[in-house]
Amino acid sequence: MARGTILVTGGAGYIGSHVVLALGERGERVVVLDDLSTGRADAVLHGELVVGDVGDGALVRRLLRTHGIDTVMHFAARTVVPESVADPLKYYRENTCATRSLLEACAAQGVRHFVFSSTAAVYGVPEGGIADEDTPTAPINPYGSSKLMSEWMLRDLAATGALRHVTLRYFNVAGCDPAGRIGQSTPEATLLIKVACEVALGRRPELAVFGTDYPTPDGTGVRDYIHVTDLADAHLRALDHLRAGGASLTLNCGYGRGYSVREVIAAVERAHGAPLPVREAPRRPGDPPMLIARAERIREVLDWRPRHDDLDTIVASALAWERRLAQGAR
Ligand SMILES: NC(=O)c1ccc[n+]([C@@H]2O[C@H](COP(=O)([O-])OP(=O)(O)OC[C@H]3O[C@@H](n4cnc5c(N)ncnc54)[C@H](O)[C@@H]3O)[C@@H](O)[C@H]2O)c1
Ligand SMILES: O=c1ccn([C@@H]2O[C@H](COP(=O)(O)OP(=O)(O)O[C@H]3O[C@H](CO)[C@@H](O)[C@H](O)[C@H]3O)[C@@H](O)[C@H]2O)c(=O)[nH]1
Repeated sequence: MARGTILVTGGAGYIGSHVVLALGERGERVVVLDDLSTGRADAVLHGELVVGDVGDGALVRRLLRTHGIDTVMHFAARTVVPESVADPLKYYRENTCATRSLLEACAAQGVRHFVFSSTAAVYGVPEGGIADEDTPTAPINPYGSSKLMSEWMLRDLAATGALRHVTLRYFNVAGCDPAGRIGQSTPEATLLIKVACEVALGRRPELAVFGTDYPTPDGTGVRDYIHVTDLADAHLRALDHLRAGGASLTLNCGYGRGYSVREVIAAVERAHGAPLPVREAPRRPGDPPMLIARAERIREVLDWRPRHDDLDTIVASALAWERRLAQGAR
């Protein structure tokens, strides 16, 4: 069967740009729709970039029609948990309402396949800090709620037979293209590994450890960090699954192992070769203590085989990219 063109929303952002690169390496036809609010045009190394809002229904319908798009990969979103606590309606507008508008356009134009960037934040505080795909969803911050509502809309639309979807619930994504072509360039980043690398290179004065009294082995927050290149591969496999006529799926994307904030700091110090200036700070609003994937299902169903499952590898690639940024790369 002929491969249709893929619309990648948010393809100029951190994760989206890595997936666009992987699609390009496979010779897929790609159109990126991104408003460049946190993404960068020069991170799009393949396909055509259209600058615009994913919530603009008329624009999306026109793109779907004129490019003959049969698959949408939807990354565009606001992604910062504490910001969602401070400004929840922004998250319901930019994540939930924009996704509703996108889905409406997809249904109207006959898009058949949809790959959705969801999040471990839909689980809230799962028992024991570990979640499989059947763990009840109970988000504890508006970011997680905004994404869960999007999941529900997608599920319900798929139930009408309009399209099939793979919903990928990412745990904590980190690291950069091992070949150093693109990386994480988010301005005013808040993600731990990115911030720690900026501190290592002197771009920030210190690293705040948000919470040292959690019920975790060393008192700091524990997360399951997954390399962005392995995550990009999961997207290609999701696409192949849908093209082969596979059923709609919801899958965790993680390695099934947790690292504390202190363990991440130690890994950055190993890669950097010097201690980081660290300050203990209060808990950050909206943060769960521990979030680790049970991630067997994606291996079984998509035959996903991660190749970068190692915290030191992840951190080394993030630090290498940060050095390039410091030298003026994108
Ligand atoms: N980074 C993580 O650890 C993580 C974990 C779980 C889920 N996710 C999800 O993955 C997706 C990508 O996240 P990221 O880390 O690459 O973030 P990012 O901010 O780097 O990428 C988001 C991209 O979407 C664009 N965008 C935002 N709003 C838009 C709009 N209304 N119209 C068009 N473009 C818009 C931005 O300019 C940016 O390029 C998001 O949906 C996020 O919720 C990320
Ligand atoms: O400067 C910092 C930044 C983070 N942390 C801690 O590090 C851990 C990880 O935080 P962060 O890297 O900000 O990621 P999360 O808040 O876990 O959220 C990310 O991971 C979620 C999936 O688990 C995604 O959905 C979100 O988009 C993404 O922001 C948490 O315990 C934070 O409190 C610090 O101590 N200091």
